[in-house]
Amino acid sequence: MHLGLGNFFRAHQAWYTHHAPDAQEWGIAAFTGRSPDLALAMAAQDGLFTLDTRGPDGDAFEVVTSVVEPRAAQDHEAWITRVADPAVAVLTSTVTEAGYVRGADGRPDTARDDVQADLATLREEPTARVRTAPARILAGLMARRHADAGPLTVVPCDNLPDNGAAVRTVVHAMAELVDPTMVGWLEQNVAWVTTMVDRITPEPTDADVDLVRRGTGVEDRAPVVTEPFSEWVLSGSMIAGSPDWAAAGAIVTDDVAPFEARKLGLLNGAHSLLAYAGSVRGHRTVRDAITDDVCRGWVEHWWDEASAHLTLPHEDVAEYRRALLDRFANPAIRHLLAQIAMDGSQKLPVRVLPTLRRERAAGRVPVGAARVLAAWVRHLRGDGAPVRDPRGEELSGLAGGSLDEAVARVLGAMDAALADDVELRGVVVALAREL
Ligand SMILES: NC(=O)c1ccc[n+]([C@@H]2O[C@H](COP(=O)([O-])OP(=O)(O)OC[C@H]3O[C@@H](n4cnc5c(N)ncnc54)[C@H](O)[C@@H]3O)[C@@H](O)[C@H]2O)c1
Ligand SMILES: O=P(O)(O)OC[C@@H](O)[C@@H](O)[C@H](O)[C@H](O)CO
Repeated sequence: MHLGLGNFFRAHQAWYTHHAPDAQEWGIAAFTGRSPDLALAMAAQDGLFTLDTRGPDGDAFEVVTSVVEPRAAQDHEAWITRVADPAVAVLTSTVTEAGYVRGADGRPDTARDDVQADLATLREEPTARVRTAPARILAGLMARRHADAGPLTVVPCDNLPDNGAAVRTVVHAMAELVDPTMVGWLEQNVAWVTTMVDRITPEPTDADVDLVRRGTGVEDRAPVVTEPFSEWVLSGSMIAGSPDWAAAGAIVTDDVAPFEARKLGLLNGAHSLLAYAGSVRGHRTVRDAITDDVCRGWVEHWWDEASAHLTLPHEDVAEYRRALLDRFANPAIRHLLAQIAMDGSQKLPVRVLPTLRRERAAGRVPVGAARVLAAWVRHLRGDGAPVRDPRGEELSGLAGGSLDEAVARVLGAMDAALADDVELRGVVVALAREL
């Protein structure tokens, strides 16, 4: 099963499943996170879709057949029926970083109306419709316990550090608040696998739909465009079995952390830098921004700081950086900075702040990391890409007034220690002015 039917899942987990040698034994029931649109479009074509793998030299089309049941979030009855089905062995998820509705402590953010509503619903009627991702996972697992359907593995695939443990924490905490007897069952029956996922997959455009039609002669209402590069690193045990993803190219390891730190810092950190600083400079796509020498210099500067804290061998990191420059500059991939700029309050703490804190602990002022924060403050003040963030209203309010006050308030909202760091604040203000 999958929660968060969208573009990335189709270019990644569905694609690995399609290419697994035992693919014929598996099929994915994939549910959207919110809007039903993609499920409806895919249902009209039996779950099939075209994956357009687009390199600098052209497009390679393939029909991916692993999604056998595309479903809308609104079809909650089908959701709990499926999670409670003993034939289901794995649940993958891609609901965005914000979709897990975690507070600063990693537990459900009970200040949110949607979280409060879901908790009340699950206490009163566990099969009634809930909307947040952790509540949906918990509702499914409660039904699975009721059906005595046996163990299951949850495999989160969002850009979150230690995503298996992160999703376990939020779901277990929700269970404690709803029905504490669930916690023991979860411990016995559910495994949480941690993953690093990597494949740049932008939102497809009407031009992409046309190109697929011309390239294949097929009228596909829901194609996906992705890049040739793909990586999936997983750690943990698949207690109820899984497709043979390793034979399709996934890497199974004891420790995802070094891969995750490399990817979140170098790829996603640079993406966020370009999304804010590049869009302030008038760029619209990752390619536009990375081919601007000024932005490229900022990216290299950030990479030097982030690389100093990575534990993978130096040559691996250098090779990943070289490849990233090509991936970002791929002329065939139109990745909008506005898409990447979304939800900065959820992304910067995992992409940029770990490096920033380590650099400060080492007594240095990391200008590359400070520039990301400076550009983000400018973005919150209305420059560059539009603000779309669960904390957008609050943060845009804090980012008003003089730049000095704005920087102090926004940094304070992320971490009080950052706002107390007068030297860092001064650098962020100067960089925000310079942008
Ligand atoms: N696109 C990429 O290049 C890429 C690469 C690696 C990882 N990812 C991860 O996958 C996630 C999804 O990316 P995508 O490109 O598939 O996006 P998408 O918009 O195509 O699909 C997102 C899915 O998540 C659901 N969703 C969005 N916000 C939600 C919320 N608040 N609560 C519940 N469900 C929600 C949507 O309904 C949809 O089903 C990213 O946020 C990221 O964590 C994406
Ligand atoms: O998908 P998001 O919104 O978490 O982040 C936007 C991009 O940084 C991200 O999707 C990358 O393209 C991806 O992580 C590459 O593997």
